[in-house]
Amino acid sequence: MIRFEHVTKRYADGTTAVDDLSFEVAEGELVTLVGPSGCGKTTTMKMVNRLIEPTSGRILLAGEDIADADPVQLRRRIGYVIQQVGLFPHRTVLENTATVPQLLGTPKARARARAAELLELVGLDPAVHGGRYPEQLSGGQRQRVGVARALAADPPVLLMDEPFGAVDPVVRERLQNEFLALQKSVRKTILLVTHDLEEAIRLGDRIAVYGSGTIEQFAAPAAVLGSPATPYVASFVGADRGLKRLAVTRVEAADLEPADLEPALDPAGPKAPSGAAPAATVELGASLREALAALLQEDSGRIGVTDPVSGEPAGVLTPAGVHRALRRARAQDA
Ligand SMILES: Nc1ncnc2c1ncn2[C@@H]1O[C@H](COP(=O)(O)OP(=O)(O)OP(=O)(O)O)[C@@H](O)[C@H]1O
Repeated sequence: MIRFEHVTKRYADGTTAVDDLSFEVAEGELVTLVGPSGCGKTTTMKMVNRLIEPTSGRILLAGEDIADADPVQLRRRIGYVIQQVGLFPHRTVLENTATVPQLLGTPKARARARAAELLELVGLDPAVHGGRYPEQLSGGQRQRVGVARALAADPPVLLMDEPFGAVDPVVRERLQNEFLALQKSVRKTILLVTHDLEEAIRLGDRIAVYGSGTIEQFAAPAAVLGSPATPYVASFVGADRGLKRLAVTRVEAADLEPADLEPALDPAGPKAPSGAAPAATVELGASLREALAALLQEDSGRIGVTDPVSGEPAGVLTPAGVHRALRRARAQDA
């Protein structure tokens, strides 16, 4: 969907911000660009909507060289979310969200109805927040409006530059989770810039780890953590990558013990107050981090795992199961 072919950007003062970059983002894929300040992430992103023109190389969007596209037409196909959301201060939240579709000719009533739907989708109540002005919102709420506004024109591609940067870590994690759930339903092709490795890991289908103007590794989060391609990537992901790995490894059925083993041994049956059936549960597919957090709260050393589709118990997870999952993840990376 987005393809970089040997793209270089040299600024007028001679700074090479991006050096011979080639990579591809598939349709519906979310790729995070992560790396230290000044490594060329924002330059990469702004070349996609032609806020910055490459010095050499080319960028294709859905197979078309964007150099041949009219920049205004191009930007209509590409939503853009930035950290300092850039809402119009004298327009209400609803008006802000409906602005782009209205500019594109959608009748006012329809644009507003759609804006209200989108506000709801990003977790804001249009009846409560729609009539407010940006200054009457918290930082996290403003960022949600920024995401809703970018989605309003229904562009196939979204560029997001530190979209959750301006909020505290707790709100940030909530926004990230909501955004992931949203992405599952809207399936946009997304390039997201962050300097925060945890964010890159949590959100990215794949991560591009930047060195200085070049990509040192372009791979799924588990592969970046499990098999760093270069010493630079290894030091960037850090010594605690074992812990970070928990966030990207999922609980699978093969990691579980049968759910009915212990209750069957318990003469009082599964409903006995003996605590045989674990109180805490997670769903199959939950991250190991979530599972481990639940496990640490359980004196019994086991938690229940349910099937998210049927809601039925799928089995029981113990510390041995966590080890099994980690071994499996390591084997898959090898
Ligand atoms: N207009 C410009 N003229 C000259 N150099 C620039 C210009 N814009 C950016 N640079 C330089 O290009 C390099 C890459 O900048 P870029 O903004 O792409 O980095 P970044 O990875 O997004 O950084 P940050 O995380 O701090 O936003 C930096 O060395 C920066 O100083």
